[in-house]
Amino acid sequence: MLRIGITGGIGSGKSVVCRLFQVLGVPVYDSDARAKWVMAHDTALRQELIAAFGPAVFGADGQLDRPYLARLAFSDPARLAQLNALVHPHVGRDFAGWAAEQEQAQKPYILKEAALLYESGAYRQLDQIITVFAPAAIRHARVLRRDPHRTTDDIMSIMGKQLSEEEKLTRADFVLHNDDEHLLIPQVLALDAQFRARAAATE
Ligand SMILES: CC(C)(COP(=O)(O)OP(=O)(O)OC[C@H]1O[C@@H](n2cnc3c(N)ncnc32)[C@H](O)[C@@H]1O)[C@@H](O)C(=O)NCCC(=O)NCCS
Ligand SMILES: Nc1ncnc2c1ncn2[C@@H]1O[C@H](COP(=O)(O)OP(=O)(O)OP(=O)(O)O)[C@@H](O)[C@H]1O
Repeated sequence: MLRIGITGGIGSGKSVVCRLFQVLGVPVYDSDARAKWVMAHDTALRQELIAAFGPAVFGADGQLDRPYLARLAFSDPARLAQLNALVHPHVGRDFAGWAAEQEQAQKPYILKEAALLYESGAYRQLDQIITVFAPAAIRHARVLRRDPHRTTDDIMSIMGKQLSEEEKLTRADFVLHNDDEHLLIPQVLALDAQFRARAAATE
């Protein structure tokens, strides 16, 4: 079973691309969603988050206060590095467990979606990497539409904390262009055929 990573900057369209792969029957691991799940449910990690960011990191309902944590982490590189160092090892282990489950293990290939595949070191667990690419102006406009609570400054600040697009493009094995000019579905179908052929050849 091949392990394929899929990354791209904020608003590039990773989630949209992953939905297309899911339609083709490909299991997708959503790192963002799983990161939030482990932060809410892993008792040791909860304690570490409270020690690092204060009790307000969890609201009165016991749920992670994401706007609070986003304000702290995205405004201070040291705090973001601390958050990443606490959360990413848990996500790495959670992914390894998920990939080993029967349902995934019997498939020709699986996808791991993450905004930070290179930055977190998660690429080391993967055979090949797809980068979803869209110019910054398009990503910015998409995020403003999708997340009305984020300002232009918020989005620019998050972009500045991610690996540059140039670096991601250089390091990627495949690039999916999601820039309002290229059609997405034919690109996804071509990659799917390629991964299935490669998995069949290595069986
Ligand atoms: C800081 C948190 C609470 C903010 O939550 P919020 O709901 O406001 O934003 P959301 O999770 O949708 O993130 C918005 C976008 O910011 C970017 N982003 C998220 N985490 C990070 C990070 N650690 N560094 C840089 N960019 C990030 C992604 O492009 C993401 O899609 C949340 O992003 C988080 O817990 N991040 C740490 C876990 C993590 O690194 N996740 C990303 C990949 S595993
Ligand atoms: N080709 C496209 N045409 C129009 N809208 C698009 C296209 N691709 C993505 N979008 C929209 O842009 C927004 C960002 O896409 P998506 O959520 O898939 O990005 P992402 O890379 O997963 O972002 P993030 O890192 O913030 O999670 C979404 O609202 C999505 O519906």
